[in-house]
Amino acid sequence: MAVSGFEGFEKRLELHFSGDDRKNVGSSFGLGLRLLDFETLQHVLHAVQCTVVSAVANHYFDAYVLSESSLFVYPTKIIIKTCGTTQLLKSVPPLLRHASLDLGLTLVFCRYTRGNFIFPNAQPFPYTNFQNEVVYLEESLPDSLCYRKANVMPSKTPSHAWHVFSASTENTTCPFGEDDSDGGLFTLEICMTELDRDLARNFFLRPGTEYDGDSAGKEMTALTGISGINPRALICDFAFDPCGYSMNGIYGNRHSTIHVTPEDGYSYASFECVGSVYDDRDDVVRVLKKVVQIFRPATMSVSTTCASHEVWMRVAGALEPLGLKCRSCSVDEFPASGNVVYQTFVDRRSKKNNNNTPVQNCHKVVDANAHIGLEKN
Ligand SMILES: C[S@+](CC[C@H](N)C(=O)[O-])C[C@H]1O[C@@H](n2cnc3c(N)ncnc32)[C@H](O)[C@@H]1O
Repeated sequence: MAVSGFEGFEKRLELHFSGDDRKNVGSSFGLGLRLLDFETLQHVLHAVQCTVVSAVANHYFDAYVLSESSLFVYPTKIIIKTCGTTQLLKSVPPLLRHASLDLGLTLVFCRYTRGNFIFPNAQPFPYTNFQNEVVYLEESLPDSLCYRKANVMPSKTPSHAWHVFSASTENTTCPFGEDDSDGGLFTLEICMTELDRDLARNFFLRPGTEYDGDSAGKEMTALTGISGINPRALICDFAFDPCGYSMNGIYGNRHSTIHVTPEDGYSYASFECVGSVYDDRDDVVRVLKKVVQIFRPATMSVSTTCASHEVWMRVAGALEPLGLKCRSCSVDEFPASGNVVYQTFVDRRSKKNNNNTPVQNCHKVVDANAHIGLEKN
């Protein structure tokens, strides 16, 4: 742990694979990457410097709560999200090697995202500088991922910016496309800072109680209302000692995940979920409302990755009636990712945010100078 405090902001890596072996990945019974044994995953996580603390699975995928956030393993997709001073990108070479040698799978798409670290100086190389992270990633990826782009999406809140790197092969279709077989999926990645102090206390263990991460996690899930975000989801949760909380929710072929660093001075929570553009339009609104009620952050950033534009508009529509005003919104397109829309919201009631700064309405703000890497070939 950093001397200054725990770094809540996660690094997130998403890798998609394809393969000819129908036995492994093609059929509805195919397990693909889920066939990687637990020892292999532990070996990969060892390189990242984290461990598995809890796990759950359904017909579609496996979800692991880690000592530093989460890992999701789908038949052709892996998502790893890690916080603190972990070395997330060190997972890339062993994952590519095991996917290829053990399962005959090849990488077709890679996406790496993160927010702004609260303690950037505590990060090890290459996470001290996004440009270095991009170079490190580019060197780890096969040449077949020839469409590559990196951008730091700006916000009017200087402590929040969204770092995105995406790479794909020539023939990869957008996994977030409207015509994709999963039904127009989108991903919401939410980062919240300066949580309401009283609400953050819910993520501390009660003094004097015997500590058990699983049962304390369950208690926090119920007490805070997290269990009500999607009551149909199977939840795997864990409470840390003396504070901190992580959960993965699994529902059909969709995951959700929450991580909380409740310590005053650097409090942080993240929420991520997958939805479909064909869901009830109000689903996103209901989910966002619950997330805001659970944490009441002073600042909230929402990154929406989706082929179409309607979801991010619903985000603003959901948050503004809750007292969060949209300060900035930037839009960019990435290879095989579709549109990434990055919006930041601030709580009107927070003294810090109540400084009469003119509010910028959500519209397209693309900072051309922010591009630090461009498509090649
Ligand atoms: C792993 S959790 C959630 C991480 C997530 N990225 C976040 O900050 O929202 C981090 C919280 O658990 C606490 N914690 C306690 N013991 C920990 C441990 N062994 N490893 C990681 N975090 C621990 C940290 O101080 C912090 O409050």
